[in-house]
Amino acid sequence: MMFVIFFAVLFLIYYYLTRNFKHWEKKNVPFIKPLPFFGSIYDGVLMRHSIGEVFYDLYYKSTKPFVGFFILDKPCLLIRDPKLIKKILVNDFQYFYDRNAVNNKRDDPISTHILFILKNPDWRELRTKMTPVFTSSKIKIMSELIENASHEMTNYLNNHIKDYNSVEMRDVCLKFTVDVIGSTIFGVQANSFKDENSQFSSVAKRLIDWDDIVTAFRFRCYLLAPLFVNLFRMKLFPPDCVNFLKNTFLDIMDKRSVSNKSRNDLIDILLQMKNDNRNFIEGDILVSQALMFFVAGFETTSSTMGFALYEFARNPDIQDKIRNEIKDISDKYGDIKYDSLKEMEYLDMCVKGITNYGNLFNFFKFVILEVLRKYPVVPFLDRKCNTTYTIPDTNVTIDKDTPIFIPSLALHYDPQYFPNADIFDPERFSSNNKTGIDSFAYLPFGEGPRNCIGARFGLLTAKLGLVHILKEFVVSCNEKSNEKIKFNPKGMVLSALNGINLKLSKVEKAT
Ligand code: HEM
Repeated sequence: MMFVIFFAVLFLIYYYLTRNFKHWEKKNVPFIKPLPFFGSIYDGVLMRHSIGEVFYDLYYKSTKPFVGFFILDKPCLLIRDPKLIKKILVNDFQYFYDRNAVNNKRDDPISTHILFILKNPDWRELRTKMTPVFTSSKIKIMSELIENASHEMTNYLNNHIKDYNSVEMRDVCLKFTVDVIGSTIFGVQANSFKDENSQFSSVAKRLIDWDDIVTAFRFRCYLLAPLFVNLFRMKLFPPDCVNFLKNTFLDIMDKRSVSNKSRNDLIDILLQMKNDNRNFIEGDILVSQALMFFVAGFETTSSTMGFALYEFARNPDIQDKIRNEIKDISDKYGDIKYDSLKEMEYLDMCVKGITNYGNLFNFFKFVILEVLRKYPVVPFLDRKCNTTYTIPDTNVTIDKDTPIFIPSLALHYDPQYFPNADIFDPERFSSNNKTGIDSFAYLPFGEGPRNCIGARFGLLTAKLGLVHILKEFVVSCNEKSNEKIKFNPKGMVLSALNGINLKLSKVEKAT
């Protein structure tokens, strides 16, 4: 009898987990065959591949404009065709305004209000309120604080490195971006370089520690398996880290409002908005945004810097060319600051090739674009189909609530859009060549109304940080440098497994 019950239960579980597996077949949509329980993302569930690489693999299993697949038992759609991607992200955005991540109001109110997770109509209202935080004039004001953090970093590299043959640069970049975010968002000196046990640094590391199986599991569940989030009443971030950031932020906000001292950071901007009574947000929603800027800002930017340094080490000619460009700009205009970076981009856009100086600087811009092509730190985009949608020029309908994924990493390596994609070649983005690039096959910051709100701030931070490193140091490979970067299989974003270890030498010694 027990035997029969056991098999009956097993059959019911099997039936439940496979009940949707005919979904795409019924709709006549090509699909990747699923396995019970795992769906089509076997390597992702077992954490053998990062999620970005899982979508990369799925992309190359098809040649069609879109392909069905399954996350556990849930039917999802992977979009391969840039024209359709444009429709989803931009033209038909009204059908796809939300992401898939769980909105867990009951157990996790702070992460629910994070712009990244928030659902419409709350998302649209908050996005409108937060957009003024990142205007050019506000970023320019904050650039002074980024400059200060850059000096802390070079001071650390000059005076506190014991062995220049082996420096873990991802960690250095992480300290730098934590200092930047601490200073520009929270209005505090995070002191990551001065104090090895700085509380900000350790909180940052714990918030997104991809080596930690619990963190990896939590993030996967929030994005891929809402059932577990509700079942286990999960929170996205460790509560003690959230409390630390919340208390710090509110405390500084209170002190600042009575002292009237300004620091040109986010708190000043928010207080100004409050005084003007314009578009103001309060309470937990406010704290959520500070938390979001912290989380979204430090990891993405520091990883981009780390990947850039790795490519500079592997491509010494490119590194020399950038250093010459930096020297030319410094000789002509003094220290490189926001204005020189901004001015050059502006010159490039308005008057192509007006001076050698502009051309030279533009090279660095192409380099960063190429770094983001090879290493889109956020390696996929996701949206949810909010209302039944018919795919243009087909009779395929996507049901409401179907998760949609856009595999940026895979698109960035597709030879039809980027020939010789494994080669680091900034010239792809030069004025002569960039017209050939399909902008919906290149998505490091996403696209459309829900694109990255901090893109310019992140880019400025990464560029200033890299300029300061390259001005003083030559980076090169050492025996620990891998031929190719391996990504942490537990990561939700692209993160170099075991960091980025490089050799550093002082510029004057090398020339
Ligand atoms: C190099 C650095 C960065 C990269 C590569 C990056 C990339 C991305 C990508 C791909 C998205 C998804 C866009 C989409 O779905 O269309 C995103 C969203 C977002 N990013 Fe960034 N990001 C970076 C830096 C930052 C910084 C510095 C901040 C804030 C200080 C930030 C805040 C956000 C927020 C709030 C969203 C969600 C926007 C929304 O849903 O309305 N990011 N980012």
